[in-house]
Amino acid sequence: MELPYWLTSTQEAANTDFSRMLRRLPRLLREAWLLGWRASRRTTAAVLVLQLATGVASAVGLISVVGVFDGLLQAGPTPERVRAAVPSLSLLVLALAVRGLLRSAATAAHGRLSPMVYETAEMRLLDLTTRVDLATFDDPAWRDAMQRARDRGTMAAQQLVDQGIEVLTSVIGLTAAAGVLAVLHPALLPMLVLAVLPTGWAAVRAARLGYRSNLRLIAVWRRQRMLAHLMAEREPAGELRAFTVRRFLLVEVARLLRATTEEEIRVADRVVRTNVTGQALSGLATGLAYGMLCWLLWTGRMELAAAGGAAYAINIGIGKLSELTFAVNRVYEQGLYFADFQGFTELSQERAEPSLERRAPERFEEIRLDRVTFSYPEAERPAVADVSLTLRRGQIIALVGENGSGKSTLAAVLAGLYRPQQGTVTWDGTDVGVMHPESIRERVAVVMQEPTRWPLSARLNIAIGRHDRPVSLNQVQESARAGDAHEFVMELPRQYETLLSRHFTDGADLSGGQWQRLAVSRAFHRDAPLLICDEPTANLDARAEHDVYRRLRDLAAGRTVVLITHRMASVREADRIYVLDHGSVVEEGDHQELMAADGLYAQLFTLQASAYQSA
Ligand SMILES: Nc1ncnc2c1ncn2[C@@H]1O[C@H](COP(=O)(O)OP(=O)(O)OP(=O)(O)O)[C@@H](O)[C@H]1O
Repeated sequence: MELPYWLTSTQEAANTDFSRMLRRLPRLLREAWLLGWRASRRTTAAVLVLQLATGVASAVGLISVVGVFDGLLQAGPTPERVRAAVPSLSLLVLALAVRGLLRSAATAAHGRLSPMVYETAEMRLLDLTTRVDLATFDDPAWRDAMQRARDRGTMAAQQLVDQGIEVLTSVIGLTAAAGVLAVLHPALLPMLVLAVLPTGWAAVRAARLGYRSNLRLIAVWRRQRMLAHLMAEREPAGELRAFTVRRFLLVEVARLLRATTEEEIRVADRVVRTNVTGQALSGLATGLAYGMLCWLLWTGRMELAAAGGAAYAINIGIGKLSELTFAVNRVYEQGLYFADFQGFTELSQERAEPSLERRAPERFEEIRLDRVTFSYPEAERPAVADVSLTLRRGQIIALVGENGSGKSTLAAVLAGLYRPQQGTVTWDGTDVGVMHPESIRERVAVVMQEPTRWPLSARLNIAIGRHDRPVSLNQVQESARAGDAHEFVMELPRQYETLLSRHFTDGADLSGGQWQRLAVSRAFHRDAPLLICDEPTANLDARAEHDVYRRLRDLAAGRTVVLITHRMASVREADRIYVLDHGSVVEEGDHQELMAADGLYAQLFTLQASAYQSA
């Protein structure tokens, strides 16, 4: 099935090669165990010791079985043979009992460790995803990596720890079986290996096929989940029906699901074929091992007692080797996914914002942008190009321009959300590049174009603006009044304690304008020296808009306000207006100057004013 380019652009992982993976495994295992260690040292140590002890008890059991055979198949009267077998038999019973106990204890410890590893890995992932700079979120390669790490990587950390233990225990068991065989007849040893190699090969190949297929499908899954989300969520439900796009979306999802199904069927077929080949070859080699044992007996090269022990050791050895190949294969498979997790954590660490000592000043007199250029990843041209502007304390600065002219991007640079690739942003003469980015953002309050609808209570939706400070309900109410939200919040079923999410019982939802008023209240509550409002009134009715601007002007007394709006009437009173076009400032001045200049601003203003007059 043909898929669009953006669904197939995910790069194949460079490292599915088995030998390469084997070389990386020790490091991956170590990293996975480190996660366990970080989660709980005691439990990790307990799991390790108990599993090792279980392996040793199994080995003792195996050796004592050979002793039992040896005793029973000796020449001589039966009672004597039984007597000769008794010590080994007792040891066997003891070993089995101890092994049973150890295994239970190991399972219990393991049961505790596994979720702890998962928890640690998940927390690490979330810590990193919230630590990277905002621009990283616009990089599709990083998002793919994040998706892979989220989908399977965290689980893989847990599984890798589990399978690492399996590898250890089967190695101990195998060493015991191989040791016994080597003592009984060295020629039997290679037979043992031969019997398991094909299954091992098949298992590794199957794992690689699965991983590669996952890699190919990752973008398709992401897209499909996105569409499924659109079809199952409340917010788009109205538009989906209004535009009757149901069928269109269903066809699109069906197309993606078909691509996934076809790929999975294709892989399943190849995996089955691989496994059948592996098992057939292993069966053949096992037959050869037993054939060789018969030949050794037949030609008198081996005693019957030894042959009995050897047959048992071969049986156990093949079992252990199969366990080992299975465990190594699982380690390999999970290693591939865990490598995604590791890769993602490394990538995110590289993209993490610098942790600088110097903090932004509490207040500023002047913020200056000097020839600032910012481009989004993979964009052909900059969203903000060579922009210089100055904001002074107490000023209201307006950014105007047509859609896509770069206003929001410029605001994000001012808010410290994006770092420009060229040019400088200075606060009272100090380059913000040398200050801790979070300390800049602490001094900024932003009303986003699409404010986040936090699934929290109305009170927290406002208080989250300064969640680090304890606040009284009175203070929250004051901010709500400033943002014109108090009245409607008081009409909610539980007033300030009403949960604002329809996804939970008794949760309430708000209108677009009410959400926007909450966002404005949140920004007021933040009480920062720089307030950036990206179309704060787009959803507000005329009275609310008038009130918000009046308050903004009051607020600007000791602060600086950057205002982005398409409502030209609201811009008139700004101290300075910058007009953007294709990312560049094409005009600047106050309203009178810009009207006199008769450029883009005058055009936009006259257009809107005449629309109102003729209405
Ligand atoms: N996250 C992003 N990743 C890539 N390109 C982006 C991103 N956001 C915006 N752009 C591009 O950057 C340019 C400027 O966008 P921006 O949102 O800053 O414009 P704007 O003036 O705020 O527009 P509007 O008036 O529609 O809000 C546009 O060409 C847009 O396509």
